[in-house]
Amino acid sequence: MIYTVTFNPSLDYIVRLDSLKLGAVNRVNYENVLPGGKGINVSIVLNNLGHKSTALGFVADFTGREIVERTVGYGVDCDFVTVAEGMSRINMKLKAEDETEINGMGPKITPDDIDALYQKLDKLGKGDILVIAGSVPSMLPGDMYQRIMGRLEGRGVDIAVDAERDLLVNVLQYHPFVIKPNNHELGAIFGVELNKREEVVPYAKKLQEKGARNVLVSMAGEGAVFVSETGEVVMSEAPKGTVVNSVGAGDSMVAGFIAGYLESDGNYATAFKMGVCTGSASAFSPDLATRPEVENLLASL
Ligand SMILES: Nc1ncnc2c1ncn2[C@@H]1O[C@H](COP(=O)(O)OP(=O)(O)OP(=O)(O)O)[C@@H](O)[C@H]1O
Ligand SMILES: O=P(O)(O)OC[C@@]1(O)O[C@H](CO)[C@@H](O)[C@@H]1O
Repeated sequence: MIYTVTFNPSLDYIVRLDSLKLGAVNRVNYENVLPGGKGINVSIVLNNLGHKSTALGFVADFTGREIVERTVGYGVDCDFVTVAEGMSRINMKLKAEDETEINGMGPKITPDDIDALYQKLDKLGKGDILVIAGSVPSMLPGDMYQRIMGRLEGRGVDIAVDAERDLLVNVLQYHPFVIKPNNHELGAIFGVELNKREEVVPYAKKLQEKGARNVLVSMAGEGAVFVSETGEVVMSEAPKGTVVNSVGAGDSMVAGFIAGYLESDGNYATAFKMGVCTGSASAFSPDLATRPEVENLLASL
């Protein structure tokens, strides 16, 4: 069974404006509301690709109820912990001359809420895949992901992690099955700027030396790089197309990688290609990627 954890789910309010002016009233010419948060996006895309998963994490208040209702509407099983204080966040995605994101704070998560999540995770075992993705609310300890992985250590759960900086670096000692930083996040860990696929390879390998099994580095329109636990280095340019909404492209790539891995009986090259095409299919669509959209790109790459 596949599980995803989103500590801080969101309603993504996606708007388009001809031009964004600070300090003025701005009016939008397009708007859309999608359930969001990285783990939820992974669950939705997995479902679109034909793989069931259960979405876990924390929700609160009316926005939390709406997130769950919309996520269930995409066919995903939800088993969130409902927390008492605060509300699930609304994340603004403003598309004007540039793309600007304003991500909210999220509700208060107490130690009892964390215990409730642990009880759900304690049921996982050999053969299960767990995706832990996104930020954790600032009032929580910065080692949350590390604590989860420490708790699951030795149980045979394959864990995928998509997070930034310390949240990511601190879990490497637990040998995550796959991690997916983007090139900017990877560069930030080592204090360098990485713009070309070839430049990424040595730094991806450094994360392997620190413990990661497989490292998938997404590079938006530049494609992606993959370094496998069996020593393969694979690079791909991004499929060609018109970008409509790149929010969730990275999460889609994680979902595509897992789907490709399961469907090919563990062939990493296939998993990587499926990851790249699923990321791009989401970027080329107003919503997240569907199976036919991914298959179209697979045929073209
Ligand atoms: N402009 C683009 N053109 C083609 N493919 C794209 C584009 N942007 C993203 N993709 C595809 O999606 C993958 C993931 O994108 P990206 O590197 O932007 O992830 P990310 O930074 O984690 O994004 P997010 O946090 O919004 O989910 C890329 O490797 C590529 O395959
Ligand atoms: O604030 P975080 O948790 O880092 O990112 C949250 C978020 O930007 O990530 C998803 C896209 O990857 C969106 O659905 C969501 O709004």
